Amino acid sequence: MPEGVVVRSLAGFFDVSDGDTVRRCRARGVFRKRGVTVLVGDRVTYEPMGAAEGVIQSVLPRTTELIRPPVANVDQALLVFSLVDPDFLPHLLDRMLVVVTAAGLRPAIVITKTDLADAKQVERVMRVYQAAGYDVCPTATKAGAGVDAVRTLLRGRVTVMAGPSGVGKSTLANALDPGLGVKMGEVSEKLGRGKHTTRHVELFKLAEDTYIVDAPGFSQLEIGLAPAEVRDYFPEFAAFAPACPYRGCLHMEEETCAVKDAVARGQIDETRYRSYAAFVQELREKEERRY
Ligand SMILES: Nc1nc2c(ncn2[C@@H]2O[C@H](COP(=O)(O)OP(=O)(O)OP(=O)(O)O)[C@@H](O)[C@H]2O)c(=O)[nH]1
Ligand SMILES: [Zn+2]
Repeated sequence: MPEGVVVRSLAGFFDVSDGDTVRRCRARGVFRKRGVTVLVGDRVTYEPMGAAEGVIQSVLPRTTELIRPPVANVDQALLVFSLVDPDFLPHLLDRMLVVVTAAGLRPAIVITKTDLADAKQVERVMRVYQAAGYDVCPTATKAGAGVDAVRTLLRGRVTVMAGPSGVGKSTLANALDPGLGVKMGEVSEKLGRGKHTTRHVELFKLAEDTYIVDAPGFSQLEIGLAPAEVRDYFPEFAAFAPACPYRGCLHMEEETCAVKDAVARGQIDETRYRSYAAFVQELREKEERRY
């Protein structure tokens, strides 16, 4: 039976792409009874019907599953941030890094509008995040700089693109594929006006096995972790944590702590550490409210 990828869902129908053609499919009637859901991004088998239609027969196991936007099998999150116009929001970036990594996605950072920023600031931000182990791609999309590097990051992957309003996501999407930003914008506009009760999500094909999905509203994300788990999502702590005298040191109230020492010496970025401490605090408060 042929296999394809669900690229769009609309009112009970699913558009399934097999690479060359897209078929409008229904799900088998029995799915509802068995509680099987079909998400955009799902790999499915389908029974073709005529030239342009079909019936989805089975949903293949998912590698990842996002709830907002509801999309399956996303490999990577492209977190798009500018440093000026709008100003850099490090805590939001740090939050998104934790959330997408916890969801099983590979994070990559795009810094936009480097033509507007001070070169030293660009360098500093890049250094901080590269030291933490992340891919960072600086771009000045309007001048065409960095677009090929982003294209390379995307190749062969399904990528969700997210970032604050106005950072240049549509401009970047248009630079990757003329008109793509416009198409993605139409999706978010419909969402913004609340016309669709079910969230409209769509995979846009950039190249063979390469898809991009827009994630409006992706930024207000809750961290679904226990306080102690957040530690593991700050990779730059790992080099220092073994020297903490307390086993299981949270690098918070502990009096002697190798991670806090590294922050004081400037070996770990202070803003990153402050994000970490704020997340732990937030999760502790959430736990307290629960009891
Ligand atoms: N100087 C400069 N301006 C840019 C660059 N990229 C985008 N812009 C401008 O930034 C503004 C916002 O760009 P968009 O691409 O609409 O931003 P967006 O992230 O899609 O915004 P939302 O749709 O609100 O999420 C526009 O005026 C763009 O022309 C860049 O590389 N350099
Ligand atoms: Zn410690």
